[in-house]
Amino acid sequence: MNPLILPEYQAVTPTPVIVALDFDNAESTLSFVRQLDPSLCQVKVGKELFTATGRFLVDSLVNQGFKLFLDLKYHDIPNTVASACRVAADMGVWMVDMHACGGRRQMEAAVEAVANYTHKPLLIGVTVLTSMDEADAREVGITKPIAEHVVDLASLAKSSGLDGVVCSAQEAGMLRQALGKEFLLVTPGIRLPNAQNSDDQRRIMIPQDALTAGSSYLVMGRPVTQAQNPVAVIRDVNAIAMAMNAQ
Ligand SMILES: O=c1ccn([C@@H]2O[C@H](COP(=O)(O)O)[C@@H](O)[C@H]2O)c(=O)[nH]1
Repeated sequence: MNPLILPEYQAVTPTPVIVALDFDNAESTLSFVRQLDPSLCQVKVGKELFTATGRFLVDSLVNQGFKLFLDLKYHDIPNTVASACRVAADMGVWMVDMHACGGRRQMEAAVEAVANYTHKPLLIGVTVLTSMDEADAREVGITKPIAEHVVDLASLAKSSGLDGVVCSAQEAGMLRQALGKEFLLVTPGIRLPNAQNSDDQRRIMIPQDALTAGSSYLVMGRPVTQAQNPVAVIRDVNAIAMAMNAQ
């Protein structure tokens, strides 16, 4: 057993991969998704695709059996976020997120809104976007180092009743120490070891290191959708996760 990987971190089976379906129309998305399978990966619908297609595509993907992360990063007054989370729950999504900096009352309202659903979506708080570096953070008034600010926001999210946070895998080890084994760490900003650049992402990590650090789920967009063989990329990450579990 790898001493860095506690059993609870191994519970994400059969796959820790969430593929970000960042397309601008239904046809391209459905054509891409045809090569996937709900046992291979989860899928994420974000602002671009949702703006283009609305709930039509969400319904289609949920009906195909995919666990769907609705990544609309709600940030609004408590009543509005709670109501949006209720609609997301009605749509059958598996995971939905909101900005943790929307505050305790926003997050608690969301928790209460979905509490009585049999298939309650996982509620996730966004900490600091993985596209931001220290200079970006200073410009928007974050005075602490990003890692400290992320721990503060994640602690607030946990004590408000959320199931986990979006953060960089660079903060995963620290968050595992601070918040324990059960709290979900959903980490975008994943880049493959052979990546030529990190695009607009700033706090990145390769899949193996992200899993070792304690990431629960790896959000992967361009490294999968722009790959020559997307399924092979996902299978490689799944194989790393399986191998770590077997150690
Ligand atoms: O902090 C965050 C929160 C969300 N994202 C989303 O994840 C994917 C990442 O896509 P890549 O192509 O792998 O960079 C994208 O949909 C973002 O909206 C994030 O990157 N960082």
